[in-house]
Amino acid sequence: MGSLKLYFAGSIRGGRNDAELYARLIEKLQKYGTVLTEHVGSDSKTEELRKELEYNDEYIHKRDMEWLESCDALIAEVTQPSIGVGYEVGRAYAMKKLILCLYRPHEGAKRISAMISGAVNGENFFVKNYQESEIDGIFEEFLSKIK
Ligand SMILES: O=c1[nH]c(=O)n([C@H]2C[C@H](O)[C@@H](COP(=O)(O)O)O2)cc1CO
Repeated sequence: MGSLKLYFAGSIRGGRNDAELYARLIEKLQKYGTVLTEHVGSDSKTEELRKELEYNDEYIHKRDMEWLESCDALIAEVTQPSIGVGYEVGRAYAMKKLILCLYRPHEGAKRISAMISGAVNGENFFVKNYQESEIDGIFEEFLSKIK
């Protein structure tokens, strides 16, 4: 396992349609280091997410902002729109973090927000349209940016 600290963002209250995908992405990221937000991929029947759902919102916000401050990179799956994920991306951008937003174009998908696609700068903010089969190469290339 690598030594990076990675913050994975994915929809929770915005809808859990992609939760199993999040779990698979998190598992791949764990090859590179610690995923601080492993619960984002947890099934709601597991102890981990059940505990998460019982924390109060102020606690969750404070904890997540501390994790965000401490991370080497933010990886956000943005296909399922989520206010919380958008907020995390904006806060991370203000912190000048290295950011990758992943978007899966598919039939019925909402268009990606211009606040995300329009923020791409070729320096620390990247957006990738992808299919899951491409993800190994995408992570390898993105995480190689961290010296
Ligand atoms: O219980 C939670 N725990 C938690 O860590 N979050 C964070 C991590 C996710 O990337 C993001 C999801 O936001 P939302 O719930 O608005 O979809 O917010 C969000 C919630 C619930 O809003």
